[in-house]
Amino acid sequence: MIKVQSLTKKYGGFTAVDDVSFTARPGRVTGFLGPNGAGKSTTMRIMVGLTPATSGHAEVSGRRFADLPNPGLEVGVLLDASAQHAGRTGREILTVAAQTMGLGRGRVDEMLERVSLTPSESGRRVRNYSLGMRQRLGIATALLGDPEVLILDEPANGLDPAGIRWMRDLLRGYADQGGTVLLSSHLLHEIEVIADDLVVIGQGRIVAQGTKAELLATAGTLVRTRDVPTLARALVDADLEFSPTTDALRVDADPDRVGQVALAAGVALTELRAADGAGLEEMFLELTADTQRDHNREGVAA
Ligand SMILES: Nc1ncnc2c1ncn2[C@@H]1O[C@H](COP(=O)(O)OP(=O)(O)OP(=O)(O)O)[C@@H](O)[C@H]1O
Repeated sequence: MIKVQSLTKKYGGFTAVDDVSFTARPGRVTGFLGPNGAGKSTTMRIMVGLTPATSGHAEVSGRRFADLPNPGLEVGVLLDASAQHAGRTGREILTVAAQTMGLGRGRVDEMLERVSLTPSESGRRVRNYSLGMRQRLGIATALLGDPEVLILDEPANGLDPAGIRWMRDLLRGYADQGGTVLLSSHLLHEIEVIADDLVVIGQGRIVAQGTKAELLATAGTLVRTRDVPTLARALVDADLEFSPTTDALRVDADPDRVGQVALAAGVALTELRAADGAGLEEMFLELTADTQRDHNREGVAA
């Protein structure tokens, strides 16, 4: 398990990470989601001891990363797939990592196979790797010591659709066997399909966290009818907030409540369901609206 408590990182007068607390639990994939520059990488770098925190702390398996005697056996880390030694072959990189962790060579072959790097690919120098191959090698390095915790920064970067599917299945299987996975992304849909829990960050601050189901539930209800004016009036009378989408209404209430209001108003519905996927995107944009770099309230009002 991973525990982050009141983590703050300041660079001079700029606060990159601001009092961030969350827990990533075993058996779950926790998605760390936020727009560019939100503070995801900085938080992860602090977690694995690469950047000192200004205050607060992070624990992996009950200890600070720096206090883990053989970190590779406890936590697999992939922060920057491009940072691997360009002059070494993939196999060499894995072999050195295995030696450092006190593991046998057999484990290297096992991992190369697990991430589908062929013997010819693993014999090539990393400078000639595509980004997707680097990500696979990075994941192989992270999995090498059979750790209980994985910390992966944008692991899907550079993977093609089949690669993303492969990674998703791999991480799902890993979590299903009791592993703890924390993975970051600025891409909502990538996280949406894989994560069980979400931690959403914007400009260094946590803006939402919970299970994906909880966060989706707060995304409201999607309702369709041929008689929008009557339904809209009934929703206003019931004090329910709603907004029109392209061809439906999204209501800030659960489907049960919306159905009751429609029934009482005698409105026939053609569709009634949790807003789910569509709602999560809206929620992500709403949650991070105040923290989006492109967002400018004055600009919109002017
Ligand atoms: N060494 C540093 N010195 C000064 N500012 C920094 C440093 N490292 C990061 N920052 C700033 O901290 C903020 C958070 O950066 P970080 O890389 O953690 O964001 P991120 O959420 O990982 O973004 P992305 O999705 O773009 O990778 C950014 O504004 C960044 O410019």
